[in-house]
Amino acid sequence: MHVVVNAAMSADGKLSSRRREQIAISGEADFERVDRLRADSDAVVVGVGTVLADDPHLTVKDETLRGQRRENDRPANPARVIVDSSGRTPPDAAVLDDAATTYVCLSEAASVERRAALADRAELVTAGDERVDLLRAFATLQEQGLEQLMVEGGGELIFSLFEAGLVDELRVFVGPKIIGGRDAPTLADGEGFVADFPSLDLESVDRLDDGVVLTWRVADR
Ligand SMILES: NC(=O)C1=CN([C@@H]2O[C@H](COP(=O)(O)OP(=O)(O)OC[C@H]3O[C@@H](n4cnc5c(N)ncnc54)[C@H](O)[C@@H]3O)[C@@H](O)[C@H]2O)C=CC1
Ligand SMILES: Nc1nc(O)c(N)c(N[C@@H]2O[C@H](COP(=O)(O)O)[C@@H](O)[C@H]2O)n1
Repeated sequence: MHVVVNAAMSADGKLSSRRREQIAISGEADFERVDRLRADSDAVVVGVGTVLADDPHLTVKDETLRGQRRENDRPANPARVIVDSSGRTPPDAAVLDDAATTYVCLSEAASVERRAALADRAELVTAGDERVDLLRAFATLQEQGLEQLMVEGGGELIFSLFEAGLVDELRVFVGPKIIGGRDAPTLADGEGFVADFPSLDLESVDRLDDGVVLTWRVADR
């Protein structure tokens, strides 16, 4: 399995404002880059915080890219994966429509009622007691044939994936905005590291729109 984390952050490292509203940090060229990355992936992964904040669709927007996937005997869109301990994903969320297969990764803490509300719209994967055990959940996704994973956020999930040692590559668009705010989500939130900080090897720096795309490989820990 290969896991790429991709996100757009402001020049001061924020993914969105303190109101957790989605902000256009990147421009058209970056959305096209993200669309190509989605098209190259078997699945696009987000945390439930992102679903609740943005109601994203997580599909490939360019018809030509969807057509190329079909020509290669792949579904038009990659699968979608939501990491959602207690099953808070709203049943009418855009990510649960029939444009692609959606997996919801739950923990044992998800109630029977929440599972029933999601079961006819998504494949349910259970791993972990209170929170989703990401190592186990990703192993199950791999058993389903999902090898190339693209993680789009948010900051809580991205931190946990680094903590679990599951990230192979980090691609960040750094955009020309200051968002500020101590409570605004950053690229990696969660508890934060105090030692054994994951190290990154810089692979490329590319100017795009009025920002820059940084591509890093995660060094072995
Ligand atoms: N600029 C960008 O590229 C992006 C920005 N965003 C922004 O990020 C914000 C949402 O991010 P967050 O609130 O951090 O939520 P998140 O999307 O990272 O989801 C976190 C939630 O996932 C669940 N979860 C279950 N097991 C977990 C585990 N082992 N580790 C971590 N989480 C686990 C928990 O319910 C947790 O609250 C929104 O404001 C959204 O707009 C989100 C994606 C991309
Ligand atoms: N690449 C990028 N640039 C930004 O400026 C953004 N705010 C985001 N956000 C991500 O895009 C998702 C929306 O996906 P759909 O268009 O609904 O398919 C959103 O949830 C964030 O993951 N990305």
